[in-house]
Amino acid sequence: MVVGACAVCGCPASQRCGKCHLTAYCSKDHQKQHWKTHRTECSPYRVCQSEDLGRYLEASRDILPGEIILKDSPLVLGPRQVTVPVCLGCFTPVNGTYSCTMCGWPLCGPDCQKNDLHKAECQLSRNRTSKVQVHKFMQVNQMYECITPLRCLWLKQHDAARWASLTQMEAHMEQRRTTDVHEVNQVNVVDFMKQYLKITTFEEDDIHKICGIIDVNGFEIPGPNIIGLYGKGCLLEHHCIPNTTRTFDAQLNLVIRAAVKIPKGSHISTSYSDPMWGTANRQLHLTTTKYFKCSCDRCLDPTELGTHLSSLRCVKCTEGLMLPSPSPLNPDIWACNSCPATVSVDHVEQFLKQLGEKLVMLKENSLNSSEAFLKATSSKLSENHYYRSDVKLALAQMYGRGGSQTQQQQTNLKELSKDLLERKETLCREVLALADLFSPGESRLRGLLLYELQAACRERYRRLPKKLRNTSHSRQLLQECAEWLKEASTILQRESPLQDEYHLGLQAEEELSDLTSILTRFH
Ligand SMILES: C[S@@+](CC[C@H](N)C(=O)[O-])C[C@H]1O[C@@H](n2cnc3c(N)ncnc32)[C@H](O)[C@@H]1O
Repeated sequence: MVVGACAVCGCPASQRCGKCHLTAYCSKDHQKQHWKTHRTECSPYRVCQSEDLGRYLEASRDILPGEIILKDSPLVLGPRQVTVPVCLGCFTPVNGTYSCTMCGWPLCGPDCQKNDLHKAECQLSRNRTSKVQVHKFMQVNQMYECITPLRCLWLKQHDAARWASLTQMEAHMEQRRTTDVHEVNQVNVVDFMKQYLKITTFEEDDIHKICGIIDVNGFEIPGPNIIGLYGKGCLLEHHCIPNTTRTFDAQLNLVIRAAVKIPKGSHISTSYSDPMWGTANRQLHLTTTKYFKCSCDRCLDPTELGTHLSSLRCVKCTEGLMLPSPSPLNPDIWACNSCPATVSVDHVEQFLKQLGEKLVMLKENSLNSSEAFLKATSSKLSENHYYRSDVKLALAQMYGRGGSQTQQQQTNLKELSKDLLERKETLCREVLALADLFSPGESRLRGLLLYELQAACRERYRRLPKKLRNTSHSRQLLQECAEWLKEASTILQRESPLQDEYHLGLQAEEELSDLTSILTRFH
């Protein structure tokens, strides 16, 4: 059985390093020869297997916070299934002004036509008598659902080692066969390949399996419309409080760092859903796209570790909170923790659905309607409810960011009233406390919030009367800002340059050097 490419000669390999179970070799000789190099890089984890989880990663030694656990280059990169037409070389949205001269798929220019990423669908789309024609731009276009599957299927004939890694991934074929997603794939991927692209080389079952592999294992790369498949990264199991952070570098390599200390023998996890969502939403996402129910401590606790991220205010008494009962994983009813009041699960779902629609309708960048949402929900949802936390995060980022002048309060930080400056700081601190609990370590969310928090505190410092600026208390405040700015700059610059966060990280670095010179003057 081929398990990958030999680390020494690149030939298809059938053996792996017995320690990390990852690096592959074609022979014992090559493994011996490689040990001198491999010894230093042999990973801090091993691949294990269990009935419940399938393959998973376990720490083979204590791993320290911030340590890089793995760096993995993509096996396949492609556009997300649901996407507007994007350039198949660089993934930026296209409008049809340039198309590949060989196959007809829209691209942004001749340079992207030469990009190897585009090779698979380019060659596979040439069975048609005429070139591919895309008409609908600037809206979701189903034609693109076949691209990433085609890039995977291409490996079958062109890269045995990568195909072997890919086809070992979990596809959950049995569970998917009876779902809507299977029907949609039949029409938009299988039939489209056969009827429109005239591709007949692949078995229907292979195509469906690849669609399953993409859904279950693909990492959505934040920012651009890209989905990536990673041979080692796909082995990370899910946890609703992951012990690692996940970023993608400039080459779109997946970088997994320890978020906290991970003792030897512990499982290494990432989050397949958004750690800031409530339990019901996380479960829905995991059961419908990854085909398992999570039963971590957070999911089993109706209070979500005391945060009440999903709790509602009691419909009868003033102080109680309503929680799913008997268990958040299978509730029969929602019950107040302070009086005998109960409401049905249907009622809660309907109520949250309606409120969710209102949340979606909140005008982007609208401070007033976001504050109005918080006010209106304060008697209905717990203080930390995930809907409210979502709006608080948006507000924390909006206050003082300038931009649209249609909103009266949408001013620069320097023009923000004292009350609103305080409000920004409070919102940052509230959401940061939740982010640190559910997404521990140097998460992107922490980076973003630290940047906003230090901005508010530095402005507070700037407004101090001159004589108060040089007290030890204010110097301490500024010192704290410098530490937050440094951390934000480090965290955000770990993101790919395709993302806005990376550029905010660069800005943070510049601001830090200004702040450092102010602090030096103090000394
Ligand atoms: C990305 S794959 C992880 C690797 C996979 N275990 C394998 O053997 O290839 C995701 C699948 O792993 C399993 N899995 C991951 N985390 C899990 C968890 N916390 N509880 C149960 N199953 C989990 C589920 O079957 C899920 O669909």
